[in-house]
Amino acid sequence: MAGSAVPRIGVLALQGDVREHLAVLTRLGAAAVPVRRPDELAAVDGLVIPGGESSVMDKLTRLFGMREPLREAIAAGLPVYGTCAGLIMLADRLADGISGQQTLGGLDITARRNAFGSQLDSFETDLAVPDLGPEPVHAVFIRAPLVDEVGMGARALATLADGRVVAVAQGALIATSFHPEVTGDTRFHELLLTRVAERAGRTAAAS
Ligand SMILES: NC(=O)CC[C@H](N)C(=O)O
Repeated sequence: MAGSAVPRIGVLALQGDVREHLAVLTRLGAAAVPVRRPDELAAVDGLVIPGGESSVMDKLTRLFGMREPLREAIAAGLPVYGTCAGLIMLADRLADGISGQQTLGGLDITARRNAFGSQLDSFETDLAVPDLGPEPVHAVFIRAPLVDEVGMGARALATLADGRVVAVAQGALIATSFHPEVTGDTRFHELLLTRVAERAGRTAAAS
């Protein structure tokens, strides 16, 4: 955050619902900017990877020379929040990616794309998310992935009534199968800003 009180938060803007995230982050008082290039990534204190189509996002991150900078930023502890396709991009393992599809990794989870099938493409439900307080989160799922397996490094933040995991966290990384940016509930984005503030505090203390 380089001495400034206003965190600069990027939204990976290669593909997907970028504008909605920029709007939520701006509402929360962050300087919200689209990120397409390595120099833009280097200038942010936190990042959102939006929903969209993960196989296309994967191809574009490689085409735009963003794959390695993103992997390095994640490894260096950049706070990142991934929604839907963004969750898939942050997963260390993919259960059923299309041929050649890669992820950035960072979360010790196995993600399964389009896990609800064509019968149940999109649905909404209220979810308990204890980390965000007693009020449930109204979760909108759109051709959503599931977290098939949560490894030792990651932690489930929310599950469906049947126990399937739909939100996870690990260090400075947060990911949800669903789309809080379309409901007006800003608590997951606030959690990202908390991770950013925590990291800024640690950096200041170390210098
Ligand atoms: N809303 C979304 O981000 C859908 C994700 C998409 N089904 C994928 O596999 O990447």
